[in-house]
Amino acid sequence: MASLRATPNLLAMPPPLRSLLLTHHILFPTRTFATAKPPRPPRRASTPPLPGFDPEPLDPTEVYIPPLESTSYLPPPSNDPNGLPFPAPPPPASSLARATEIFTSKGGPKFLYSAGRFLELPVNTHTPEICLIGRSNVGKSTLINALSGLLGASARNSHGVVARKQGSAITSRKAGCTVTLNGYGFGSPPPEDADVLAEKLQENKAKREAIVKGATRQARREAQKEYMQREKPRRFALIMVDMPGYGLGSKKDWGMEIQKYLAKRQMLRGAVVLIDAEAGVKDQDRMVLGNLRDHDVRTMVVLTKGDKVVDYALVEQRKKDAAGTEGRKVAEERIHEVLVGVWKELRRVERRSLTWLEGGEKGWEREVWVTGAGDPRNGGLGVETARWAICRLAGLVEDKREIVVPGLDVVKKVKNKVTKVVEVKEPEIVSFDDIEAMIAREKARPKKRLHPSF
Ligand SMILES: Nc1nc2c(ncn2[C@@H]2O[C@H](COP(=O)(O)OP(=O)(O)OP(=O)(O)O)[C@@H](O)[C@H]2O)c(=O)[nH]1
Ligand SMILES: [Mg+2]
Repeated sequence: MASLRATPNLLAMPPPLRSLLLTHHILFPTRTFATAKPPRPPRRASTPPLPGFDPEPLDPTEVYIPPLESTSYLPPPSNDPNGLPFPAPPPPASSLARATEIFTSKGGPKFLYSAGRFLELPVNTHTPEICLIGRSNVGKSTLINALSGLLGASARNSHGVVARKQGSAITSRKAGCTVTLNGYGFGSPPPEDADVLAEKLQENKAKREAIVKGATRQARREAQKEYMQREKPRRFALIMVDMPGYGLGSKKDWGMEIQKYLAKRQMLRGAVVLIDAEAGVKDQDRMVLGNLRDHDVRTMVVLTKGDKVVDYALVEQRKKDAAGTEGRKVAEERIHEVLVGVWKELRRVERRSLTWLEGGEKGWEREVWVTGAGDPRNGGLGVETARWAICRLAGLVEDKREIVVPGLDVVKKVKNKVTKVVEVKEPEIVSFDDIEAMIAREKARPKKRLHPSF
């Protein structure tokens, strides 16, 4: 049997070695394909599940309770004694749809380039660019994948050549996975004026002809150089640049290249700083905010891994075994804590600048977004609104929301009943004459002694 199966191999061998192979097959018969493989023992989970947390997907028939009150928050108004962040209103459906279209049209993103150094980046003179910046392992590449429509598990487990071919960003559990500046193109550009387009094409044609028609070798070489730097027609609505992470597993050189990028990139419309919702603001985050301030780059903060905070809250809820929104309360409290830390840090960094200001054109945005792009079960917590926020930062959609700052809550006691009312006081208008009279009255009044002994 063994010798029969070895026949094709035998014929392929040089004649002097055939007897050797035959002896080998007779002495050590190989396993045949007919032999069934013994079934593998089931793999053990590498990490035990959280106590009390059931990783099974939620029952779809259950009433859906949103895991958080909102996916974006604004800082508390200065007159709020509790100082709690308040949930921002959701973006309007029409511009949300436009943002989704930009990110998910054309069958997903197009991987454009991978540049180890700033000088290796292709010239971009017309497409708005947004960069993702954050600590290693915070979830930058996962967010890029989720923005382009990949669901949780696929967004976070994107490896190898296939992922690259699909235009997805490569992710890893190990810090320091992305080591170059990687560009991804999204959506179709707005239609260009036909005359302008024709003019540009004509210009490029003339440049190409100059390479052949140049009188001297020097002239031809210069014409070629100019042709290489020509402005190509715009192909995308938006370019997103995934950066190497800073902190664990990062290198000093990357920091230098990122600094150059922030200082010199012509079409950079803003930076999205990713902060781990579980870990909060770290020293490296402070450093990067300082860099963005120094280069006057418009900055928006996105919290990642929000799903982990929600999961933790679910565990707490099950421990208490109480019906209702106990779990959501815990999640909200933790998110609030991180958000307050973010705004505190942004304001501290802002103090050293006269231009990088809260809500300013080249400053930082007050609204902070919460995402759970790599959530293995649900996937996509806050991804839809994050798409919109990025498009807004790039100037591709308008923000027409009316944001009403909640008034000061005043507790009033009426007939032993405590009622909470919101008082919105109209500002009083006082004339200059009244002010002068008030000052005169104040001066004429005899001074009160604070205490008889004074
Ligand atoms: N639960 C959860 N896990 C996430 C989320 N985002 C990322 N992860 C996980 O975090 C790990 C790191 O994700 P990456 O997207 O590779 O992080 P990165 O910031 O690109 O890391 P570097 O390229 O090393 O700088 C992966 O194991 C992801 O599965 C999230 O929103 N929720
Ligand atoms: Mg990465």
